[in-house]
Amino acid sequence: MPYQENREFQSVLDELDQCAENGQPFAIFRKPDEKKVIAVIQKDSTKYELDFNTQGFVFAPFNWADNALLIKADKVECTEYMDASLVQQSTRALSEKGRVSHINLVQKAIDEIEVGSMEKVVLSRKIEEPFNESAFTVFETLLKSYGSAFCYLIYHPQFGFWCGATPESLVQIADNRIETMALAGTLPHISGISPQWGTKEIVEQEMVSTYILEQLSDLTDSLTLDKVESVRAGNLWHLKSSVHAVMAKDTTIDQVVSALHPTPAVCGIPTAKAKAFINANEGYDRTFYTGFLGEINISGPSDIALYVNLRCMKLERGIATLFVGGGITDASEPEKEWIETQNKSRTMLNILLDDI
Ligand SMILES: C=C(O[C@H]1C=CC=C(C(=O)O)[C@@H]1O)C(=O)O
Repeated sequence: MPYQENREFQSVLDELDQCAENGQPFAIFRKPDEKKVIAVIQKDSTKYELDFNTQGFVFAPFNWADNALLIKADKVECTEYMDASLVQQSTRALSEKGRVSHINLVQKAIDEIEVGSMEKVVLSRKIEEPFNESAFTVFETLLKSYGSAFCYLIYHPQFGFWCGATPESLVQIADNRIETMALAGTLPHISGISPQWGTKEIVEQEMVSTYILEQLSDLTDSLTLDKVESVRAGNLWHLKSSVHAVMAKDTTIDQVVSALHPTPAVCGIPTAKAKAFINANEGYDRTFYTGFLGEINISGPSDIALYVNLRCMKLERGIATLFVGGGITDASEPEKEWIETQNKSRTMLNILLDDI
């Protein structure tokens, strides 16, 4: 695999622009708090199946049994992007379109939870917004704006461009060591004020921690959970607990990923019931939103770094489709859940709306 260090950022983007013209799939990304930007380029447009033994970049939908995609690393380019200083806090009024149907959906879930068929379900909606920049300009603005997120732009001839700045890691595996996180609970970030968490958010996040520990217990040794902390993600706060473990002797990467995805941060408890509720009631196909993505064996052999596809959008013919959701429990209030999705939409809208 040719690996060229320190190319100019702009020349890598120019090369990727040409790849898109030629119908060649690629992914370009920067990991949280890093400067290094890596581009993975496939030389043909073949649709490869996910294989954790190969070198490439995976892009898996929420319902990942169907259609996880692998972009093969026929070529890897490496560059840097220093500037992560853009602070955008747009206060522009948001559209109220979709409010009634989202509130009704949340109420329906609360009713189901109250009769005892589920404990938690994550419900989402999509928002369409016109845009006129190139996908590469959008990606550069993401890099400038969200230094602590996993920022990416991906292109595949079968589904076009997606990009995002996600705060959530699904799993990192290196030398058999596993790092993951339970991320849930949301409050808006207000300058100078620390987040005041309520019971709803604390319980919602604990459910994710408990689930992850249960799912990993048979597959790992030395499983530990860190204390919960508040972490900032752009204009939002979340609650996060880091999880550390070592892969047990016969555990495979496939087993670890299958045990974790989808966590109750994007699906619910119990998983099968929540997934069925989502697929039957959300009224649209999430496709890659709340799926997972990331590098396989690029930074080193057996190095896996996968992220959950949140705060993301699909870019297609001048329309950006954004996806936003939130965890519903018996303590949810439909109006507050609507406002939470509005707040989450600013992460991507800020990238599209403001003049840079
Ligand atoms: C489902 C989303 O966020 C998840 C991750 C963090 C906090 C969440 C929450 O507070 O509901 C969600 O579980 C989304 O951003 O669309």
